[in-house]
Amino acid sequence: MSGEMDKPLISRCLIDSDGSLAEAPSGAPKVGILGSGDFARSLATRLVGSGFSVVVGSRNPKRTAGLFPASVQVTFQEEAVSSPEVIFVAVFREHYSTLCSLSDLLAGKILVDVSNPTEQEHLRHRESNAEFLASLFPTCTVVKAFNVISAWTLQAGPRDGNRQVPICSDQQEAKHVVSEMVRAMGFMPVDMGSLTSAREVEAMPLRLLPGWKVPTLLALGLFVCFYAYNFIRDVLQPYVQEGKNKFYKLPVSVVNTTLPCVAYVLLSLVYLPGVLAATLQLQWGTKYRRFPDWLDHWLQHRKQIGLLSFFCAALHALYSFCLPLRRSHRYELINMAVKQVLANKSHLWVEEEVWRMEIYLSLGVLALGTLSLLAVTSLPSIANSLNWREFSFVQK
Ligand SMILES: NC(=O)C1=CN([C@@H]2O[C@H](COP(=O)(O)OP(=O)(O)OC[C@H]3O[C@@H](n4cnc5c(N)ncnc54)[C@H](OP(=O)(O)O)[C@@H]3O)[C@@H](O)[C@H]2O)C=CC1
Ligand SMILES: [Fe+3]
Repeated sequence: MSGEMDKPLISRCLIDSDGSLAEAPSGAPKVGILGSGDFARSLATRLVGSGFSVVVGSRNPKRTAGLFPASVQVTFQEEAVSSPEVIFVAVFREHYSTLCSLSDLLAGKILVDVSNPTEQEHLRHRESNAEFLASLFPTCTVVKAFNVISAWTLQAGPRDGNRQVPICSDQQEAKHVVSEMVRAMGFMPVDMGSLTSAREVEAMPLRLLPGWKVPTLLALGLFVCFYAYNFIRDVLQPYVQEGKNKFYKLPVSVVNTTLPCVAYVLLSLVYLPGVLAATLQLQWGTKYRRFPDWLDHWLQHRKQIGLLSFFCAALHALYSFCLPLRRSHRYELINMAVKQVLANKSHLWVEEEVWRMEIYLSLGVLALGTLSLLAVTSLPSIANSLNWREFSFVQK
């Protein structure tokens, strides 16, 4: 596993002494790319770095040739597609039809569709981009791949979270060829089945922060409810009953009372589904039965709910640290001091305040210590994942 992660973006033997990409070895498999945009450039660079010979087909090769590594051949579309067996189509869907003049030259070849629709396009077209491409080129085999990988990731190289490349096609052999290329480039192919899955694969990059929507709405809902309750209890009730104006409490005090309530409820919602699941299993007498959908979803969202709970608790700690900075707090202290002087007491000591600050400080120091310890112990693995050879001494 680590071998693949360690794979440098550009292998040493392909770099010239001046740092540019050298000519690919003569026996290197040839790959074609249609289009000369951002994605085509990153893809070409990575393919050359992985030992492939690359030919790019452009409508205007003279204008675009300078943007590619010297070892990449940039030529007209007709010439570029004539010899390679695998051709990447790095062109937007609306321009697919302009490639139809190449259909005779492309017959029998593998076309890799890397395109991503926008949200509107995805909703507008019932048919995926890859299926549309396949309908335009019935004599070719279309493989959907690489759409989840950004041009930037292609250049920077794969990292843990974004190494997977979902692949789908109706032809097993073509899928195998592209999967091998994906591996050679340091990524990990994931078989998504036939080309009908392309719509699902194309929807993947559209999902922003999957799994966070419901937990975030839940946390917001809880916050609003608890805030309303605390507002009525701490501000509205004293105003109505005693005529006291405590509206200054709204931005800090009421928020700070609300945050731990939300954190506690969210934390309990992390553990509750586990208890419910266990109860169901005991009741059924088996663990080989699917949970109801609502419980399944709840179980899957525990991590996000837990992190939001931690976020609220951390905010509460921060707000609590800031409480003594408020002007209202200073007035309270002065009032208290004056009362003490008037009552002829010489010693000003607010037990609760003293304890509160002592505990917060001690918790703060503990948290800081734990964080530094975590940072020191995880430094080798961070250095490893970033491929910083200079940090290797830390591992000894
Ligand atoms: N950029 C990214 O990070 C990612 C992009 N993709 C996909 O890759 C594809 C290309 O994206 P990207 O490189 O960013 O886009 P660009 O706009 O940078 O490039 C598109 C290229 O299409 C070519 N092209 C061919 N025919 C036409 C035509 N009729 N009109 C206009 N252009 C044409 C052009 O090359 P020429 O002028 O040389 O013919 C142009 O450079 C898209 O389908 C996109 O969804 C997928 C994942 C990530
Ligand atoms: Fe507290």
